[in-house]
Amino acid sequence: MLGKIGAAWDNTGKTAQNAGSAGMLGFVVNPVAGNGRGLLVWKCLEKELVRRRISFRVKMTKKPGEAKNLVVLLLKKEEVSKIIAVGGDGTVSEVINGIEEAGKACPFGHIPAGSGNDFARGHSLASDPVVALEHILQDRGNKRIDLFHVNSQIAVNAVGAGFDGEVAKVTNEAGYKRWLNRLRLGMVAYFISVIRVLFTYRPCSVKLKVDDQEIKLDQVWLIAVANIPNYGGGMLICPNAIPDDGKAEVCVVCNVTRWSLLRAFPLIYKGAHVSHPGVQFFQGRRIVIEAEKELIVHADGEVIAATPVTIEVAPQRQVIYL
Ligand SMILES: Nc1ncnc2c1ncn2[C@@H]1O[C@H](COP(=O)(O)OP(=O)(O)OP(=O)(O)O)[C@@H](O)[C@H]1O
Repeated sequence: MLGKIGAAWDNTGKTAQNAGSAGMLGFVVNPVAGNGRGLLVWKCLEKELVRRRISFRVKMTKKPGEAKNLVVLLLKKEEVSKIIAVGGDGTVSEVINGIEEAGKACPFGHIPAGSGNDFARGHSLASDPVVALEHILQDRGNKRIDLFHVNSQIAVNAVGAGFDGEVAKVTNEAGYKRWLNRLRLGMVAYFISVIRVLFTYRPCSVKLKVDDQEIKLDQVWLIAVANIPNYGGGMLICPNAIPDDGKAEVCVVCNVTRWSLLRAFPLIYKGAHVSHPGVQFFQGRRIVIEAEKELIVHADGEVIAATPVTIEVAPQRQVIYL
């Protein structure tokens, strides 16, 4: 029976007694996020929830891509009133895709436990798990954020095509990602991939449509479409991106030599690339990217497609706790 006294369990079948007066919280935990930090953070949260007799349901992911289906289960089969993702940006993205898939509006909370945590940085969420939980419980601040529809899925933070998609692919396939993450050096893994791709990537011509504007671009390295400034675990690719303005911020890097791109790369960590002559920005609600060759496209760091691709802003689509 749910309500005041409820039994909480994870998908390994364990149960724990809890009680609480607020609505039922539904947690989706990625135990391997942040190289095991996900599980440690959850243990700490679980203790706090039990101590305060708060009703909850929890589902642990056992494999990549599972979070989405677990959210659908929580929303369709349980009486959860808030969905909370414990993990990194991959988990945030999968969980919000799950809320969309379930077709039931539900406010979203996030307790950061990943390696990059761009979503948490972009929305200035508390990094301490218990403080972040407290903010969600108190419901004292929330906002509606835009989401991006890209093909049949949702992107929460950003979509990237070209150099960027290639870097996402190389990083996700790389053996060094795992052991560098273990040393809490996820950014180094990303940087190694950037250097590797930098020496092999061939820029090409792109036709970019931003709402009614059609822009022809030559020698394009990358196109990043962002909802928040934070990107790739520490970069500020679109420093002026605002997550609730109904618009996507587009950053294009083109007409630069390999050498000049390499020299300019560190600027992106402070958002100082904005005045570089090879960088342009656009803003719009519907972005279409067509290229002379197929460019790899990532959504929130996961490779999802190749060009041509259309990104449409769903304005203020999701309520998030701050
Ligand atoms: N039990 C599991 N075993 C292996 N992979 C998993 C498991 N559960 C989830 N995953 C996958 O782990 C990947 C990484 O998760 P997540 O993004 O949350 O953490 P992170 O990569 O450490 O953090 P960030 O994205 O913020 O850098 C996701 O693609 C997710 O699908």
